[in-house]
Amino acid sequence: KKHQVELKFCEQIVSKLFNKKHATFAYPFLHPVDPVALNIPNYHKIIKKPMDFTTIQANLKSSQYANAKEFLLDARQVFLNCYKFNPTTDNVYRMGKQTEELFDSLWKE
Ligand SMILES: Cc1ccc(Nc2c(-c3ccc(O)cc3)nc3c(C)cccn23)cc1
Repeated sequence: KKHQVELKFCEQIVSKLFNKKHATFAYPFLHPVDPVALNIPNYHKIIKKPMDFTTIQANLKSSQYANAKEFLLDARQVFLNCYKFNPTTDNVYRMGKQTEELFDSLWKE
């Protein structure tokens, strides 16, 4: 029961990330990275565990996470992938930081 309540909170956080008002910086993390569309054929050589918030949302809806901790691991993976792949000078790196900040504020809310 306790896990159901905390996982409901997780679902609410993820749906807030999809809110239009955050779209300008959150969009690269809302859907699976498409290496063909982005012309980054080496992506899956560098990133061994691709993750995004559409996948996380689907995992939540299909009860793939036993608890919030497991959810948090996948959410952190989105940002780790971003910082591993994108150069610190790249816009998307900065967008990752902005999205992570938003995520942390929603998590601590
Ligand atoms: C040549 C090049 C360089 C950087 C990127 N990064 C990037 C990423 C990305 C997101 C998460 C992630 O773990 C890795 C990459 N998403 C984008 C988008 C949506 C538009 C433009 C660039 N984007 C794309 C192409």
